[in-house]
Amino acid sequence: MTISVAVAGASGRMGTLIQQIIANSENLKLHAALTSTSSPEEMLGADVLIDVTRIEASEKNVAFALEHGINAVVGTSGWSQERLTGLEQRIPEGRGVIVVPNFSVGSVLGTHLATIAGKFYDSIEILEAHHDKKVDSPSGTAVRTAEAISAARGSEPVPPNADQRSRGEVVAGIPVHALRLRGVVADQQVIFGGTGETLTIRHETFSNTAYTQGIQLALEAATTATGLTVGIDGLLGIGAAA
Ligand SMILES: NC(=O)C1=CN([C@@H]2O[C@H](COP(=O)(O)OP(=O)(O)OC[C@H]3O[C@@H](n4cnc5c(N)ncnc54)[C@H](OP(=O)(O)O)[C@@H]3O)[C@@H](O)[C@H]2O)C=CC1
Ligand SMILES: O=C(O)C1=N[C@H](C(=O)O)C[C@H](O)C1
Repeated sequence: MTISVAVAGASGRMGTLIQQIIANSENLKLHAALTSTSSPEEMLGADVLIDVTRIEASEKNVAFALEHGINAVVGTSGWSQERLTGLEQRIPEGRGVIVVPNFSVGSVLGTHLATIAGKFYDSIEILEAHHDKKVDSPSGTAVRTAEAISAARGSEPVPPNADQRSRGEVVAGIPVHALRLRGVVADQQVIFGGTGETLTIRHETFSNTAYTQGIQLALEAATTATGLTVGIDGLLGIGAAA
């Protein structure tokens, strides 16, 4: 079966990569390439929408797709837990959306390992670095990682004293520090402090091609997805942390 895909954010870094993946795939074909000046109607008739835009546009694109019977894959960052909860309630019966904070296999594994380690430490911080063209901070991956660590622990670590400056943005009790630098693609370190030791779980992305496998998996799964799925953990066979 050939899956026809509408790409929103087609003129961007991720949109360009996704069109290359579609062109190289035997079971994917491009239905429409949408940019900020496109009408959402261009996605009509697609089997799946994949959205890699900005959060405001992403919310509108996903709503339009669902209204018109199109399942969606979302790579855009900024889908907070509050937005995800709202989205889940709006997905019609029989339709599905897969929101993927990070398509890279190594990043998914890094976050999974961090949820295991988080139960053994009360002192946890995240340091993420991205290219200087990234418009959002902290990264969607860092937010998801902090939320997943606290959920797996069953409690949020005690955040730093609010009187201190330069301690990052606290997400689910975990300070997140963001760097935006030329020369970097994406890099995340989750640092755990214990008695006389630290543990660092680090994932480095050197090329956007790291997202290829996850994008393919998500597009193939989206045609039959129902309800809300967050992340590609299940598609990779990674279960909930023990
Ligand atoms: N999940 C993951 O693994 C990854 C997620 N991302 C996320 O994907 C998103 C895109 O990243 P990237 O490709 O680097 O960004 P770019 O800035 O390179 O591209 C953004 C794209 O979105 C479009 N766009 C911007 N504003 C709007 C709007 N208001 N309405 C419709 N379209 C709009 C742009 O169109 P135009 O050219 O017309 O302005 C462009 O096509 C970001 O949120 C980023 O964090 C990035 C990498 C990996
Ligand atoms: O904008 C990016 O580049 C990335 N965005 C995503 C995020 O915000 O986590 C995924 C990855 O880190 C690259």
